[in-house]
Amino acid sequence: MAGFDDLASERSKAQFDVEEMKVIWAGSRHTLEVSDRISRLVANDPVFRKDTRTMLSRKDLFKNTLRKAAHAWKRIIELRLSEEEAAELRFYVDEPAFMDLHWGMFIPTIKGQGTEEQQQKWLPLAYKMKIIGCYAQTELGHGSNVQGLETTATFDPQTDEFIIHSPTLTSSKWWPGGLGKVSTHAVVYGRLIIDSKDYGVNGFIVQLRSLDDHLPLPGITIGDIGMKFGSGAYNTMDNGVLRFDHVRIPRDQMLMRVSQVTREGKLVQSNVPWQLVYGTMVYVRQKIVSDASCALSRAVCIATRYSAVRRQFGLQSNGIETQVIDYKTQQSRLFPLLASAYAFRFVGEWLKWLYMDVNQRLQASDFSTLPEAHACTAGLKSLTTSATADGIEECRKLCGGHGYLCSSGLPELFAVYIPACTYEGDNIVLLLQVARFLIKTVSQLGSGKEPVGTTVYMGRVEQLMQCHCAVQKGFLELSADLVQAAVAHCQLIVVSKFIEKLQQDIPGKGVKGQLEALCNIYALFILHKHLGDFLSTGCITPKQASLANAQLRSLYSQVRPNAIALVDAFNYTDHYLSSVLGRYDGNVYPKLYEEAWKDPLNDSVVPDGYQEYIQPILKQQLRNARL
Ligand SMILES: CCCCCCCC/C=C\CCCC(=O)SCCNC(=O)CCNC(=O)[C@H](O)C(C)(C)COP(=O)(O)OP(=O)(O)OC[C@H]1O[C@@H](n2cnc3c(N)ncnc32)[C@H](O)[C@@H]1OP(=O)(O)O
Ligand SMILES: Cc1cc2nc3c(=O)[nH]c(=O)nc-3n(C[C@H](O)[C@H](O)[C@H](O)COP(=O)(O)OP(=O)(O)OC[C@H]3O[C@@H](n4cnc5c(N)ncnc54)[C@H](O)[C@@H]3O)c2cc1C
Repeated sequence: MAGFDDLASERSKAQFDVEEMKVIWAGSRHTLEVSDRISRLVANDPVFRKDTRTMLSRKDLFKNTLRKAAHAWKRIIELRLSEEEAAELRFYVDEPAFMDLHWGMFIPTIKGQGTEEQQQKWLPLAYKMKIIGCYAQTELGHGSNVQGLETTATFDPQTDEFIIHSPTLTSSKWWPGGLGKVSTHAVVYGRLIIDSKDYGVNGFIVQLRSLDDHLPLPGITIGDIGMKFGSGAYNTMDNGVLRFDHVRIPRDQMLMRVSQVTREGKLVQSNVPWQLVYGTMVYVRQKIVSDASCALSRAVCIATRYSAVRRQFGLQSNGIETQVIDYKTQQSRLFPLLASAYAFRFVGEWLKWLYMDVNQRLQASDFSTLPEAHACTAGLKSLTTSATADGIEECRKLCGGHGYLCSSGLPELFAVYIPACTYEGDNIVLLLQVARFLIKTVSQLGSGKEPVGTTVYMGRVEQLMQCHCAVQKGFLELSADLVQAAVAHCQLIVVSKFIEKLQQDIPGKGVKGQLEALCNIYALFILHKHLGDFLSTGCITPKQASLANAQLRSLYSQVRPNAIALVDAFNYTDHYLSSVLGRYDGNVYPKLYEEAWKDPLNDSVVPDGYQEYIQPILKQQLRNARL
């Protein structure tokens, strides 16, 4: 059978130790063991099947998601899973759901923006899921511009309460995941008003639904915002709309780590920077970078395996056609994506470290690295999600016609992934934040303040001072170019972190060599993509450009025999991939054929509607009627 033989033969060609590469990909032997065990647990549990997801109506789809979430929680309790194992389980269930926001945003917000007392009160409830929370920041009228939010939280000194209110239609909360149908509580961002004075945006814990019958509490209007892009995909999530009509909450439900409101209605600022109100976004952006490597590697795994199974043209001496993976054009589209998946993995690892480091410093009242952490998380979130969204679509094209079938797994992966370019900060808006940070750093050159961390290279580039003068003309006017500069800065981070990874001790036969090849592919591919910029700025000569391209071609040949093993190292189960084209055993054609017959349209041989709409045409009744 073609697919079986092809992938088995590919695996036998690998020139490195795949098991050791799995450890590198996972981050540690321990993480590999956990993710391997939990992914198999999910794959073997029939409740977590996802093969009919794209065919269900929204209501059935959503109910099925609730069933899976409840089952996941039951298994977590029964098996006494650790926090790490539980997170892995939710990841491998692979279905966007209210749980993501509860664990990923509601709890981290209370941890990051609540006082010790508030954490003690709310976290045990949230950890035991006695309450379910979401993150209600975005409104109908404002998402990117957080300072433009209109929801008000007015302090009432008479009752020691805040009155949460939606004064306009555009102040309706709009988008929060988990809000529409499930959450009992939300962290709501609104304008803090004391004695008619506006103190800007802050977070408030607000109960939305009764814990007895799940009905909205008085003064609260709540619902789902409707179908989103694609079938299945992100429609498992109840993104919601929420309006408040003078809803009262106790004063101690304002998250008070950054600033406190006293019983007398006095605002007291802590010593922490006010930007900590934005802290959850930094945390989630960091997570999104690691997730980008998962989504991209998944698409690349499907496209690589299928490219080794698929044969078109080029009859060889043995009478069989050429595997499409052997075409240089296929390699030049696929291998940079394979390299990007590894690059994003390692930059994600580094970003996790940076985030932990900034957090430790914050505990010790050292706020010096916060601006850099914000710029890095914002910029890398933007770069990696844009590249991943484009990369998934490229993988679909790399799989030809079959890539367009839902059973390839790629359409749903694309549909579910693309909002990552928008949520947690629109990618352009985030790059503008990076640009601001870069301009600020440049403006300080020569003042005796040496650039540090990811901007250390700036101290070595003389022309940057002139750049700063040019930008004085107007940030907005030059913003399209500044966004390009921000992307270049982030690309530099990705490449440097890949190189730093290679400087670590990397055990396993041939593993380091493969990673070096991938790192070089990533760097040279970026150079190739932006050749015009490199040449026009005199950073490289035309001769160097052509050498770089030749080197890239030679690296593709080096990676070719290892391609299948490099995607096997992601250690994905067939359940997680949910792709007929990406099956581990390569048994593509019989399974594609089998899948087609499962479509509900094939339940009957003659389709519903035949008598009303097809038969009259064939019997020429319609034509006769017109004549
Ligand atoms: C298991 C965990 C994973 C779970 C993941 C689940 C995934 C679920 C899927 C989807 C969830 C999606 C959830 C959401 O989308 S929530 C909503 C997200 N919203 C946004 O991201 C809004 C984007 N907008 C902003 O962040 C801001 O409005 C802004 C664009 C940064 C502008 O801010 P502002 O109006 O205050 O203006 P400035 O630009 O002048 O900034 C002032 C100074 O603050 C600094 N800054 C800005 N942001 C931050 C930050 N986050 N941290 C630290 N510092 C920050 C900025 O640099 C300025 O500093 P300066 O020194 O120059 O004054
Ligand atoms: C699937 C999904 C899930 C979400 N989940 C949540 C959630 O759980 N909680 C929550 O609070 N929110 C959530 N959101 C909302 C999300 O965070 C916002 O949609 C996002 O931050 C973008 O904001 P916006 O919609 O206002 O875009 P806009 O800012 O209106 O963007 C529209 C266009 O304007 C451009 N633009 C905007 N400002 C500027 C500028 N200053 N300069 C140049 N160009 C600009 C953008 O680049 C974009 O092209 C979710 C969104 C989605 C799609």
